[in-house]
Amino acid sequence: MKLIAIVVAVASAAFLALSQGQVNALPLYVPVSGFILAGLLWLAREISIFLRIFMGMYALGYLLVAGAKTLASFGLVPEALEALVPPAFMATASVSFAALVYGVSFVPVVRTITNLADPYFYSVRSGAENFGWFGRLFGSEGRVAVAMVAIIIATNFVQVGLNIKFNLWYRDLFDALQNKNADAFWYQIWWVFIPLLVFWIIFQLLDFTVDTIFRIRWRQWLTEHYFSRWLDRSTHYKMGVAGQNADNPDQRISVDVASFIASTMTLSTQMMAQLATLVSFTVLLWGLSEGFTFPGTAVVVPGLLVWVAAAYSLVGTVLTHLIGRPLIRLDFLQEKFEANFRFSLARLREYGEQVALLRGADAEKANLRGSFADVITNVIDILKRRLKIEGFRFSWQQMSVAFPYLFMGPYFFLERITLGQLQQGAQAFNQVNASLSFFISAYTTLASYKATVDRLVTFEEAMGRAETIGTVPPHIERKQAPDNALAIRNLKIDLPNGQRILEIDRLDLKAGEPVLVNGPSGSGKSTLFRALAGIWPYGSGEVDVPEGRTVMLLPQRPYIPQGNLRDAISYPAVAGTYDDAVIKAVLATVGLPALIDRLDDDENWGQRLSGGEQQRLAIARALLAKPDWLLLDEASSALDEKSERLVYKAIATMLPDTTIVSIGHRSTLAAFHARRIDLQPMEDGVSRPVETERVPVPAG
Ligand SMILES: Nc1ncnc2c1ncn2[C@@H]1O[C@H](COP(=O)(O)OP(=O)(O)OP(=O)(O)O)[C@@H](O)[C@H]1O
Repeated sequence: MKLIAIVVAVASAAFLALSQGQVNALPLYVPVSGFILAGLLWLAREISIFLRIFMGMYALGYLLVAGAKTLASFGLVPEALEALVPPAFMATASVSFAALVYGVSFVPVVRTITNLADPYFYSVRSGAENFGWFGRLFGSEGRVAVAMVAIIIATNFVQVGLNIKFNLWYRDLFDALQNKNADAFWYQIWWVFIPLLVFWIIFQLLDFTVDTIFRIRWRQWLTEHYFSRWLDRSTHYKMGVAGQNADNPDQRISVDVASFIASTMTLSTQMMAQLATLVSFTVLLWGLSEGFTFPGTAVVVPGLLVWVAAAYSLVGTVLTHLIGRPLIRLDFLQEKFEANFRFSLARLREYGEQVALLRGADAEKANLRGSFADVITNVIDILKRRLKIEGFRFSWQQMSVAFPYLFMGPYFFLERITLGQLQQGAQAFNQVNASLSFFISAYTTLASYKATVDRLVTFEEAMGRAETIGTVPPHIERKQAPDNALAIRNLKIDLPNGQRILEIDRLDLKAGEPVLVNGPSGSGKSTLFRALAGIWPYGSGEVDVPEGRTVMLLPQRPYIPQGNLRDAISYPAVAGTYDDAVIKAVLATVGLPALIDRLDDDENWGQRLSGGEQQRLAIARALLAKPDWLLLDEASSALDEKSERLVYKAIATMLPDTTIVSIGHRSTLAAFHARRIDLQPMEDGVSRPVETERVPVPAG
């Protein structure tokens, strides 16, 4: 940005020095506004990168227009191209647009949006990875993104320029008609309209292609950014435990990201194009209004047509705003209700068997009916509101077609304007009105955009809060210790509401000494394991874990991901980590020989396997992963005693270097552990380890 600011300042000085004294000298306001632009660009060093791209493109626009005008003042622009040089005021208009962008960068809601949008433009991933030679040209993907937005903005500018040329074409075409000049008419068709049309198509296609590629890649990046952040450091788990106010993260990551990107691009580029259209056509319309008197009087009003268009749009905008305001809240609610309904259905699929066994269909139907009723009631509210807005919008827009003719018609009959000017005026009036009423037509988009932005912001905030849980003292500190031991010092475990449930002053678990943790239900055994595994964020004290050693925890209800059986067994290792022969041997060891030939089968294994089979599968994972420490939280509770014994024996034989720590209620488990720790709730409601006993490890 600094460089662009310096270039603009130097160029403006050059324009000033060079063009003065020429016959067609550049108006003084052009270099002066150039200096202002340089100042703005300098100030804008710290604003959002997304907005800086827009400012940069306005700076480029300024340099092109002012540069071309300076060349023209020396007579250096070939005659054929002279018609393409925009008027000098466009250079200054670019400066005012840049000022506007700089100004809006301070508006809170714009800041919120750019905070969501900016990270992609800083992506350091290699551009070549996704964009081939184009990416290699710019280095990082972030820079490719900047270039693509710049191209999109440039194509939009060209389209506005072409629009102006079309407007002039209207005037000349209709004047040729009024004068019954066939040569001029055909010239306008073949040599003006057709070339304009070709350019128009080329730029439309370019805009469409770059815009589409950009949106797809941005969505890929942002989606990945969100689900990585959500999953990293157990943030998704902490958000659930802490009850963070961010319902349906799945919807935020899938639907909201997509619509945020679509609307950000549509609204920002449209706004920019509308602004450029507005300024250019306002100037045109102002020029056309010369000599127009206020209807019914002899009073000349400068720029009368501009004022009429402005008044027309203003009334429309205010009324639309009043009618459409409730849509923002309704759109927000709609997203939420849809997501709740989808989630209920997905959950039902997951727990189909339990619901069928409990004959819960009626209860589920009532539940689904309830959440779907929310969806429908809100849809109806939205439709009612939309009907009002659309009804108004359609009538207002349709009226705007005839309105300029109604207004300008009398001037034509008084022969103050030609037919071409009437046509040009009507077209310019509609362009000005369309730009001014951009807010009117974009109202529904803006409303749902605001809802989307809110949902992403609350999601980011919830993730931010969850990321800090358990990181500020007092918290459970997890230290890496050189000894191969798990040590607990002054550990206090709390619930999210601050209630203390467990206290352990000192506990040392040594390698090679299997430990059984007992205690009544609810005494905090699982929560202790969560703290040992480093995912429980509430409490204080210290947990020392052996440096460079692996700790694996098997919960009572194993998680079985979607996909084939091989992937389910290898989890959390990536598919292909283990040889099929090894997997098959392990399956036989844990008592699942029937699954040996089904490694490629893609089924819903979480529902297909019995509770005991799922636990065996989880133990098979541990046998494959060979952790240094294995924490078994009632991980074999669904097995019969004999199978449980076999499984424990298999662990002891196949993982001789692994230390196991188990939670279990069965007395038979004691035989596989050298030490027992009882967590007992005390009178103050806090559990403490009251009794530890050592027993000789049984052979075999
Ligand atoms: N995320 C949570 N939010 C609030 N309370 C929780 C949460 N997780 C656990 N608790 C509470 O903490 C207490 C201890 O739970 P924990 O699961 O550790 O007990 P446990 O000793 O393993 O029980 P069981 O033997 O029945 O499995 C319980 O009262 C439980 O309701």
